[in-house]
Amino acid sequence: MEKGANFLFAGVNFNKKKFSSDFARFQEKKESDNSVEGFSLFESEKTEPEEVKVSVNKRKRKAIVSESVEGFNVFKSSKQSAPLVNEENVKEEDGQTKAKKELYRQMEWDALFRKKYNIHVSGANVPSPLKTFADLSSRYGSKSYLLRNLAELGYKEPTPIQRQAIPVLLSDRECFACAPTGSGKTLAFLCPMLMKLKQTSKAGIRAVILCPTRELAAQTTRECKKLAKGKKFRIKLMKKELVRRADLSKFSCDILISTPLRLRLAIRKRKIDLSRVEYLVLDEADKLFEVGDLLKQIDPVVKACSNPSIIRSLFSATLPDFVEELARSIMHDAVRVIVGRKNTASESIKQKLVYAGSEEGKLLALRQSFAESLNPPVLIFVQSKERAKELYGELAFDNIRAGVMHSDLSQTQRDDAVDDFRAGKTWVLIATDVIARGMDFKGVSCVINYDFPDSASAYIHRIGRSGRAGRSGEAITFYTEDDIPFLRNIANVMKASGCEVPSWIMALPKLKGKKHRPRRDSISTAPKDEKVLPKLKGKKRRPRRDSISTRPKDAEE
Ligand SMILES: Nc1ncnc2c1ncn2[C@@H]1O[C@H](COP(=O)(O)OP(=O)(O)OP(=O)(O)O)[C@@H](O)[C@H]1O
Repeated sequence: MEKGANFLFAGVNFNKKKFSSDFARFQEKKESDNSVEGFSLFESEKTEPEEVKVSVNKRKRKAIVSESVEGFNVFKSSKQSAPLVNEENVKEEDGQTKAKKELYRQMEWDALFRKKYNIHVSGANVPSPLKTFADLSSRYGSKSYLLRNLAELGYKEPTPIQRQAIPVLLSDRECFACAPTGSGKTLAFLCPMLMKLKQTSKAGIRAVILCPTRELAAQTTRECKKLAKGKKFRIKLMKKELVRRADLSKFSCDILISTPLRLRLAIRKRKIDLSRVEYLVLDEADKLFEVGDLLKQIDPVVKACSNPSIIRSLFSATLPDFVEELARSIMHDAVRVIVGRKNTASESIKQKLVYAGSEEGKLLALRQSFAESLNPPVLIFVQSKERAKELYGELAFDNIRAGVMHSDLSQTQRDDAVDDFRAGKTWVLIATDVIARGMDFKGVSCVINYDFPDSASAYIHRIGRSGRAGRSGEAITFYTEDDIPFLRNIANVMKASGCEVPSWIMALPKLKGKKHRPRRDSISTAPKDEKVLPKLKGKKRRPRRDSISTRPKDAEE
């Protein structure tokens, strides 16, 4: 499909010569949109006349047109175009008006459809959302293998992010997408990538997907292979062994999935050639753009992908403003797609805050909740690998089938921990934030933030390991006296997704931009002065404990 103004009229028999004045109006609009160094795209939510191809049931259309869509941003730009559909002009200019009317109806139809699915778009000429997966073949000529694989995977209809991001990418537009955790973003970038690559080729490395962790890169590779089943695409995960190869300058594959660190090493030491990459996806983009190691690692990768016609896309469930700014500096004519409200948690997760007072209180609260209602699989997040080891050691006393996952483990141990949890061999997985993003453990019924998350976005991603693909989930967050000043950030997220939050928390002073990683006492129920643990045989351990209360001592309602 063509880009720019031509794309606007794809699928419509529109005489550009005859209606040159109208055509010019659309062109002028588009040029002025792009004139402010690419920034205007994102400043206000705008939608321009869009692709017209779908024939909508007339009666339905009438109903739709007469329905008022209050506050829906698309109509702001519809107002700007109002002279085009002025009733009197419509009567006078018949042929010309027909095409305009069709265009306008399509815009309204798209707007209502987006409203229904809570999709918000910005950018010029945003393509119509997908109604069904069948649109992939009727509108974009997808091969039958893809529809077959989607059906085999049990995907009956596209999720909201898939409805909008797939047509954007299939129209050769760069894309900037934010949708809740577990809402199918992976398919939203894999599907158009496979369709665009069409078939395998030895023309270098054709597409790159960057993920912040090895586990996520491996999971994305598996998903990609499932979706490509029946086609001979060469889909490669950048493993350690591959990076060790002496010379990668001649290495080629259709899709390469990697962490930024491994790909940077391959560029620097093994001369891997990314100059022919046609598609670059930055998954969990805000994590990749986080100032620090990852940002340093993606910079040389983005630069090495020097193909001028490259299509880049950014996906995440959280999109802080600084990431939008950074993205604007690298993307051209991008479309921004937001599903729901930016930076909110999935609404299918029941969220709860539990006051545990002290570190010791947390262990008690955890044991109590396990005793009362352990509904595996449960994922427990802690602040550091040291604490993951400590908590794992504690739960070993409790006859609970637990596993542990942190960055001190070997790759095989990390893989085993994830596989055992997925297979139900372990019921509880204690982990650091290394698996907080992107990991798709389908059945996780509950996430416990044993240690308070260091930011609102960390919270959103952690709890997003439950409640995926429309399932319900539960998230419990323990907090101690030390965490109280940071409660409000999390409470805001909870409130935005419809959970109840005590008013005293909402009245706490606002804290901005600070990461919360306090020094915490070690996780142990052993008395503090006990240096060497005596060997105990058959003795029950019942230490004196502070009482468990769900409210801080000085909290006011
Ligand atoms: N159209 C669909 N219909 C039903 N299930 C789907 C569909 N698309 C994806 N899924 C399933 O939804 C789950 C979540 O998808 P995915 O991992 O892509 O979410 P995500 O939005 O990337 O989440 P996160 O932000 O946590 O990375 C997966 O198990 C996937 O198989």
